[in-house]
Amino acid sequence: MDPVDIVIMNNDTFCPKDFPELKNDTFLRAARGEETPYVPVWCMRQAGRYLPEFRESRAGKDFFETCRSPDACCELTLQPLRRFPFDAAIIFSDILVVPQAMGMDVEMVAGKGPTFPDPLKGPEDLQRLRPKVDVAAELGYVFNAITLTRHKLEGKVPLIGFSGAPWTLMSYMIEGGGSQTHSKAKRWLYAHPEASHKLLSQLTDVIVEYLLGQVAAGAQALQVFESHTGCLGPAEFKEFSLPYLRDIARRVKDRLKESSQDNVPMIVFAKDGHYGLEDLSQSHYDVVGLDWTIDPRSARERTGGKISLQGNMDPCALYAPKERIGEIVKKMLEGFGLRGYIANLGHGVYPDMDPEHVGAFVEAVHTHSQKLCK
Ligand SMILES: Cc1c2[nH]c(c1CCC(=O)O)Cc1[nH]c(c(CCC(=O)O)c1C)Cc1[nH]c(c(CCC(=O)O)c1C)Cc1[nH]c(c(C)c1CCC(=O)O)C2
Repeated sequence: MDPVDIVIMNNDTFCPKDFPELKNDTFLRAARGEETPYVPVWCMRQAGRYLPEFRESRAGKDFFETCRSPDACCELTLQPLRRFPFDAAIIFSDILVVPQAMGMDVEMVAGKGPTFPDPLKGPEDLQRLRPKVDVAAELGYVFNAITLTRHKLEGKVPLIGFSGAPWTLMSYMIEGGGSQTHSKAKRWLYAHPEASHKLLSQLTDVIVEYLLGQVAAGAQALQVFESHTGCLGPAEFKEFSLPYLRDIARRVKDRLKESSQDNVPMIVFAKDGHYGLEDLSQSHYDVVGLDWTIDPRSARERTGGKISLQGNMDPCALYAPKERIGEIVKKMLEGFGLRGYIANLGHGVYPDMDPEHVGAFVEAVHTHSQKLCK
């Protein structure tokens, strides 16, 4: 038996079987390019500090401690769904749990964001990483959170699992936190290309196991976040990001097939990677997530109408009056068309946004698309 199963089977709440029947499959249908009665919608960072109940639950608690508590992750995942009729839930966690599983320390510093006290400085530091990661042992807490949340969702909407992509995680591991230029991490690409590929491959191996573990635990779709695409040029993207993104999707899909598990839709979100849109649309993902710098019509043209698209309202449009949000949404729906489309923001909700405006966004997507679908 797989170690994941053993961890999970010891506790009924964490048994990834007998999940409640799914009542709203609009998001999954759109991801597969099937017809839907309306356009499904969810928001990146829908569980976040813009919600007073989120701030209350998180108050005084360490961020990664919270990530390690399945009960807390489940509660935070469900909070936005109690307020708004989102068509999908995304498990509360963070992309930086993967570097932690590989042996690195990461802290969430208030006012500063994620911080690695001892980032990778040069290729010799790769020795500090665990050569073989026992994903079930290191990240079983995420799998437990997913299983628990799948039960507690009561089949209301599908649950999305996620991971950071190799380049984005590599850049955090080297920069040690957020960065304007990413020059420490980019230095590796130009000065240490071999070591860069070694690290990217190591990350890819862990990410594949991690995503498969999430599906085994109950995730019904997967999103891969390549949040730091924007600091790469097209050539570096083709060498250091795209091959690993493709490898992840191909390996996850092959392994699900081999083990006769259900295929799950996979979404790739390469923020600011407009130059790579054609390539991304042919990289084994079912859905390409878009930031707001891409025009919906041109995104459809450039992806040949073959895959589903997700996005891409500027999160800052949520600062507009509600009626204006409705107009922006209507334009966005007309631009993308209604088939093979999942409405979302072009990046996460910011902490100072008004929950009522998030509600207005969700309602506008549902109302306008319902009218247009008739
Ligand atoms: C780059 C990245 C990270 N984390 C993530 C990304 C990729 C997406 C993106 O491009 O934003 C992914 C992520 N982080 C979080 C989720 C949960 C699910 C959801 O979207 O609702 C997801 C999908 C929770 C979180 N992760 C974090 C928060 C806010 C901090 C808190 O809850 O205390 C949440 C809700 C912390 C975090 N974690 C990270 C950052 C940059 C921050 C913000 C730091 C800050 O603003 O102070 C790393």
